[in-house]
Amino acid sequence: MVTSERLRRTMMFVPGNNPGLIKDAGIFGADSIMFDLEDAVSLPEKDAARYLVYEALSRFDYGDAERVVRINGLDTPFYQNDIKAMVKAGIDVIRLPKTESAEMVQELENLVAAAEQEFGKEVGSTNLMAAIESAKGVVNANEIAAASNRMIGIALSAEDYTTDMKTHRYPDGQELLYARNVILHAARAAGIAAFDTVFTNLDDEEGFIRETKLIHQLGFDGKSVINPRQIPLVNQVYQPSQKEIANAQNVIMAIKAARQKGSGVIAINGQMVDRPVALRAKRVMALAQANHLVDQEGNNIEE
Ligand SMILES: CC(C)(COP(=O)(O)OP(=O)(O)OC[C@H]1O[C@@H](n2cnc3c(N)ncnc32)[C@H](O)[C@@H]1OP(=O)(O)O)[C@@H](O)C(=O)NCCC(=O)NCCSC(=O)C[C@@](O)(CC(=O)O)C(=O)O
Ligand SMILES: [Mg+2]
Repeated sequence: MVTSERLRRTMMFVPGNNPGLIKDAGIFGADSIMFDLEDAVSLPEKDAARYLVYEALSRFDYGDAERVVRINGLDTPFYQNDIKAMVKAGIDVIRLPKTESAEMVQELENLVAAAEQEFGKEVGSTNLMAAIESAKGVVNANEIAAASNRMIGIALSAEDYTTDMKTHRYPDGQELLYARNVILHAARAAGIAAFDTVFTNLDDEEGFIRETKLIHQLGFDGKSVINPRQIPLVNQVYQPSQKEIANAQNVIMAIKAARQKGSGVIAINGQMVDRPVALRAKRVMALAQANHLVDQEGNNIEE
């Protein structure tokens, strides 16, 4: 096995009130499927959507995809029922929208733990993540990221964030540069993942690829997407080149050889390989494996 780290290049929003989209959501190859009970669902449909997602989680097999649900915010009358139903259904990750403080994450954690106990689930088995959608959330990103050891990541939500900042989204993304960097640093400092926001113009493929290249360069683990068409585009940007794969294979082979000799110091062509180089090599191999370029052992797969 190349790595045990879960890749989260794409987290696809699936409106929780749409049975057709929910049923087939597993066939498009998203790393994570995010059932939405929040803003994609109108107020009168909240209870029906919760029931629909609960039933889907209990009936359908989404394969290797991680199953995430975006619950309603802590300022709504819906979140407590959302948490109970989703924990009961055995969801993998609960995403809290509009997160502004560590206390909000802790309130979520307490409710999740109570639901796990109530429904006979192992306490601690449900992971959490937080979406940051306001200036206050960005200012408190460090404490949010570190608020619970159930946290797997934090995400930028640019539609709400730009509204809060009294601006809107521009093609060059300058208005998001500060928030993206703050969120990335908070996530990395806490040892969790960082996810970029949605790109809402489905017909602007060029703009989507440009934005994905930018967030890949910055260091994001992946991106929230709203449509299956966006999944292969993200995977393509995150796909390592043949040269990167060959370098990573050399590093991993050198590590193996050094271990067999009982040596802790590794060099390739006279160049020392240190821990960051080894970690980067492992990530390159994980991405190559996800793109079906290498097998589980890290060997090239012939076309
Ligand atoms: C936009 C559109 C209506 C277009 O539909 P269309 O049907 O025209 O698209 P087509 O390309 O023709 O679909 C081809 C085939 O894929 C199927 N298919 C399409 N979409 C699918 C999908 N999502 N899941 C599974 N299946 C899908 C479809 O059924 C068809 O299947 P088939 O007929 O069998 O061929 C549709 O995509 C859609 O509803 N998207 C989700 C929108 C949503 O959730 N918004 C809320 C989250 S953002 C937010 O809240 C802001 C935020 O909070 C975000 C942050 O936090 O970052 C912030 O503040 O920024
Ligand atoms: Mg939002």
